[in-house]
Amino acid sequence: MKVFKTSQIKSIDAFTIENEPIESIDLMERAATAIFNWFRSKYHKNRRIKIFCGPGNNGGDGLALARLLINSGFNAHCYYLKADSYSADFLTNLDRLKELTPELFLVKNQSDFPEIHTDDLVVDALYGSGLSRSIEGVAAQLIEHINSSGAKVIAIDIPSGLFGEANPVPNNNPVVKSDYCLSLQFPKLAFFMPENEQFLKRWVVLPIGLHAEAIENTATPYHYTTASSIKTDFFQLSTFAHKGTYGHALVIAGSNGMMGAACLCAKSVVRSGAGLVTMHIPKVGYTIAQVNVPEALASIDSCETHITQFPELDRYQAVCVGPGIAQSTETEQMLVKLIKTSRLPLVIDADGLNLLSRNIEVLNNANNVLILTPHPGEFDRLFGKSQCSWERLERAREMAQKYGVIIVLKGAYTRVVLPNGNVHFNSTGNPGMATGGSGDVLSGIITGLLARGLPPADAAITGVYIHGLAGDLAADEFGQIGLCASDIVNYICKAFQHITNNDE
Ligand SMILES: NC(=O)C1=CN([C@@H]2O[C@H](COP(=O)(O)OP(=O)(O)OC[C@H]3O[C@@H](n4cnc5c(N)ncnc54)[C@H](OP(=O)(O)O)[C@@H]3O)[C@@H](O)[C@H]2O)[C@H](O)CC1
Ligand SMILES: [K+]
Repeated sequence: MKVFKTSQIKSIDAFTIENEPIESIDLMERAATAIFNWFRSKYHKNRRIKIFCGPGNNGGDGLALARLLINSGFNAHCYYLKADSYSADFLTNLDRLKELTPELFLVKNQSDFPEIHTDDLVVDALYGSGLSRSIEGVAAQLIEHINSSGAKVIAIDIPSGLFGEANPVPNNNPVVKSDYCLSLQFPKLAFFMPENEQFLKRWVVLPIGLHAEAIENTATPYHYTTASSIKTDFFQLSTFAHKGTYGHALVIAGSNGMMGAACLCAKSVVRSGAGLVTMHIPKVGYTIAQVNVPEALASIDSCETHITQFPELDRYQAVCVGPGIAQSTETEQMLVKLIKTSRLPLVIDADGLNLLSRNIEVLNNANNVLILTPHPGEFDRLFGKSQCSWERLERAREMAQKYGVIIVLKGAYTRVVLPNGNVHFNSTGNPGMATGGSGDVLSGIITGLLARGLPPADAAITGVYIHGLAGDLAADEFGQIGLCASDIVNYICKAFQHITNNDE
C-alpha cells in the first residue's frame, strides 16, 4: 500500500471529486459512513458519545458522524469550536445536524466545555490533515480537557495537533491522545514514528474509495507492506525439487560465548526453505553447531575463539555475516575482505555492523547488493546520530542511495530502505519480539530467501514480513511476554504457510 504526505492526499481527494466524479459533500458523507460503520460494529447504542468538531472538513466529518449516530439511536452530542470561518462542507453538515437535534453546542471558551466522564466516548474531529500550525487558545485548552478526562478517545483521520509527517521531538504542542485513530484511506507517516505512540495507541485505515488512478499516478517513496503486498508465486514449490533446487547459504557467525546467535541464524535459514546451509564458525563452536543445527554443514575456522577467514564462496548463493562474531581486529579484516571479494548477495548483521562502522567507506567497494540490518543504535553508529526517528528515516534513505545498499532499520514497523530511496514499512510483528536473538532470526530468514533466489529487495521486504508474522503466530500461541527467539524460529514455517494459503 502506498503511503502519502498529507498534501498529496489533498490532491488525490481533489482528483477523486473531479474525476469520479463525486460532490465533495458526498465524499465527506462516504467518510462519515465508514466511520459510523466502525462505531456501530464496536459500541453499544447506550454509550454516551461526545463529538468535538473543529472548523474544517475534519470537523465536517464529525458533524456528519453525529447525524448518522443520532439517526440510528446512539446517545451522541456534538460540540463545535467558534471560528472566524468554517469550510463549506462543515456548514452544510451543521445545517443538516441542526434539522435533526437542538443538542448542538457552540464552544466559545472554557466555560462551554462539557464535563467528560471516564465512561464517555470522545470523538476528536477538531483538526485533521489541514493542520497548519501548533494549536493555541481555546482549542488547546479543549485538547487538555479531553486528555485529562480519562475517557476513551477516538480520533478521526489523525489525532488533532499531530502533523502528518515530521513533528517536533519532544512534542510539547497540544495533541490529542487517542485510543483509536480512524485514518481515512491511508495511514499517515507520523503513525510509524515511535515518538508518536503516546498520541495513538492503535490505528485502523478506513477505505473511502479515493480514485485508483490518482493513487496509481501519485509518486511516493513510502509504502506499507501488508499481506496483499507479498508476492507469493515465488513460494510455490516444484514437485521435482531436490536439496540443490533451493540454494545453499553460508552463515559466517559465532565466537566464544556467542554460538547461540549463530545457531538461531542458521536455523532460520533452514526454516526459510533454503536447500542447504553451511555454518562457518570458530573451532570452539563446532560441537555446539552440529548438535543444535543438525541440518547445517560446518566449515571450521583455523582460530579457536573467533572468525578470521571465510571459505571459498563458489558453492553458495547468499551469505550472512555478523551474528555473534564479536569485534576482534582479525574478524574486522575478514569482514572487509569479504565485502570487497564477494559477488554474492550479502546480509550484514549485529557485530558485523559494528565492525563495518569502523570501515564505512568499504561499502563503495562492494560488488553486489548488501543488506544491512541495524537497529537504531547500530544505524547511528554506522551513519551518525539522528535526533528523532523521522530524521533517522530520511538519513537512511540518503545513505541507501549514496552507497547503493538496502538498509533494514529494525523496530516497530521495521523500515526496509532500498537503494532507490523507497521505504517499505512493515505491518507484522509485536513488542514481544524485542528480545535477544530476534535479530539473528531475521537475518537468517532474509539470507534463506536470498539463497532461494528471491531478488534482494523482495528478500528484505518479504523476510521482514515473515519474521513479524512468525512472531505474531508465536504470540497467538504463547502470548507476547516471555516470547523468545526460538519461538519465532519455530513459527517461520507456519508464517510461510499463512502467506501461501492466503493466495488460494
Ligand atoms: N481525502 C480524504 O481523506 C478526505 C478527508 N476528509 C476530512 O477532511 C480533513 C481535512 O480537512 P481540511 O479542511 O483540509 O483541514 P482540517 O479540518 O484539518 O482544518 C482546516 C482548518 O483548520 C484551520 N487550522 C489549521 N491549523 C490550525 C491551528 N493550529 N489552529 C487553528 N486553526 C487551524 C485551518 O485554517 P488555516 O488558517 O490554516 O487555513 C482551516 O480553517 C481530513 O483530515 C479528513 O478528516 C473529508 O471529509 C473526506 C475526504
Ligand atoms: K482529528
